[in-house]
Amino acid sequence: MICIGLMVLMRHMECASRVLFLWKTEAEEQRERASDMGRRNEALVYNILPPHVAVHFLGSRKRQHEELYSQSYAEVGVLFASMPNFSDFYSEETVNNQGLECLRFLNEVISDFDALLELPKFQDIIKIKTIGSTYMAASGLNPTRVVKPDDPTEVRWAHLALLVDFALELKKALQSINEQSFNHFVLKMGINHGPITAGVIGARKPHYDIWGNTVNVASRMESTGKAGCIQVTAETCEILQSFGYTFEQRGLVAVKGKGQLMTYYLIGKGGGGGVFTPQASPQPGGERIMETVKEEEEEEEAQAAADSDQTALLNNVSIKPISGLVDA
Ligand SMILES: Nc1ncnc2c1ncn2[C@@H]1O[C@H](COP(=O)(O)OP(=O)(O)OP(=O)(O)O)[C@@H](O)[C@H]1O
Repeated sequence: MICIGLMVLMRHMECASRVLFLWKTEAEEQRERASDMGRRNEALVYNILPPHVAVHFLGSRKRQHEELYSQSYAEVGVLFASMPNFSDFYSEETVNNQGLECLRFLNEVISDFDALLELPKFQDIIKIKTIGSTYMAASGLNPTRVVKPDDPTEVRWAHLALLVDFALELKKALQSINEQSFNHFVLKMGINHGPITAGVIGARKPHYDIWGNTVNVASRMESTGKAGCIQVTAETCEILQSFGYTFEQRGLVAVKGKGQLMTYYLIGKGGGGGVFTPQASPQPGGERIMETVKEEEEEEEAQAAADSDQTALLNNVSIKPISGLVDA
């Protein structure tokens, strides 16, 4: 009788320890899943927000959703880069899969632009967003950067020169995509510098953005610019000259809310610097960057490009699929 009782007790204990083991394993798996989810969420936050802003949001778990994050900066560079002939060829027709092929191409371009930001030399450039086919980026958005008013221009505005280098790399990247896909897209870019306010808008879908007159004028430098050129204000031109960039004067441009602004087109780097008119004083030895196409030639080219792009895009096999979009 005692033996039977002991056997029942042992059996019961064995069952209990098995159940306990299963519970423990399940709890362990749940903990693993939760920390994996946490890591993914963290990676996502780092992807959508600049690192220092991500740190701010992930730092305090008790942070209120409604709490506004904002930060003012005195010296920032802002770049707008658009593909003016992109909207010309975008259409939703059967031949281009209701516009999907155009989006594939745009995705390829923007992804290649994003990839440039991975380069260590561009780590201080932050992508703000894309607006249609326009790429918006900024430099100098680093709250830990300490700048003294008497620091030389070369120190204070090194990030602005870097933004110009980045703009030139965007041009090269687009050119390389053009060569692979038999397209002829060109970038129209505008750069400005000055104070801005940065902030994160939205709680569930947070978006980091920058605002201020500096941003408005940068956008105007792009919208009033010329395809293939980088247009800057006189003040930005002056700073960039000390980094060896050369410019040609464009003339007075009517900028909404600002009146007539004297603007300049970037020509290149090296060769002694200075503002000059290329026709009057050709650049000796300096790398020539600006495309000096005449307005009419440019329009014709853009039209021809738009026509051939339709065909080229449809024949293009090197384009990466748009994740999510294709699956949707
Ligand atoms: N954070 C931003 N993101 C994208 N574009 C911006 C941003 N801030 C300003 N801009 C753009 O800068 C341009 C100039 O802005 P501004 O406030 O001078 O004129 P606006 O009256 O708002 O613009 P519009 O005349 O184009 O309607 C606008 O086209 C605006 O879209």
